[in-house]
Amino acid sequence: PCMSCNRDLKQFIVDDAPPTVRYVPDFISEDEEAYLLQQVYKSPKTKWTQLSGRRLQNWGGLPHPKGMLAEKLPDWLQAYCEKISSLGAFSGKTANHVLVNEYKQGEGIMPHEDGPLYHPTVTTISLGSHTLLDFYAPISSLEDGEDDGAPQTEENRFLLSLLVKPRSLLILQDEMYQRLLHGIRPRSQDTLTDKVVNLSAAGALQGETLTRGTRVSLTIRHVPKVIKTKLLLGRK
Ligand SMILES: O=C(O)CCC(=O)C(=O)O
Ligand SMILES: [Fe+2]
Repeated sequence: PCMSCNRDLKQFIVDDAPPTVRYVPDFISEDEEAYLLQQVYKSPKTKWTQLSGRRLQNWGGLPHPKGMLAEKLPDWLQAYCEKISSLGAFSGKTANHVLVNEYKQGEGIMPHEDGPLYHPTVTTISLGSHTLLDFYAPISSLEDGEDDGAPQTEENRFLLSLLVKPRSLLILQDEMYQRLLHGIRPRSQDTLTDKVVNLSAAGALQGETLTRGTRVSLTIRHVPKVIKTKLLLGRK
């Protein structure tokens, strides 16, 4: 059963984070999780791109400043794009792009911004394992005079973490999407500190240590600027 359907997304707002984080626990069932993992792993080997510290499947086309040459999503991803979009996450538009990331235990992703090619909302379904998603202030976000001359290390730009459990849906918008950077530290275990701002929503306790397994995430977004194949090729 879908916990969030027919419910207002407002109740899922994480109050202790900058605007705007929504965390929906058990957005999908264990059966749906197993089904999605099965679909991810039965995709052709050639769909995977190996990166340092993770591997990746790109679905829907490659976002580009001039527009994305849209590719039809497979039905199993289209269904979840529609389900999430129907909650209003993309202001009435339907998500058309999905990144599948696979992190083995101990792997992660460097702090980064997702950039301007997407509608400023990122939604993530997590499968298989929890992780901690870490957020960082942008480099030199200090106001004039606030800079004490100390070098801006990753450590002192770190602001907070979100605990994302398997089967959860995370929706990031506004400052959390537009201004802050996000990343995942390459760790095998996470000890939950007071910097994890959604502990109660995620059903966890401060001081707990969680061991990571292999996590597969579906990063579901809307790319507004799309090129239609036939126009690009100049066909009639
Ligand atoms: O795995 C995640 O939840 C984050 C993935 C991510 O940040 C990205 O692909 O841009
Ligand atoms: Fe990202």
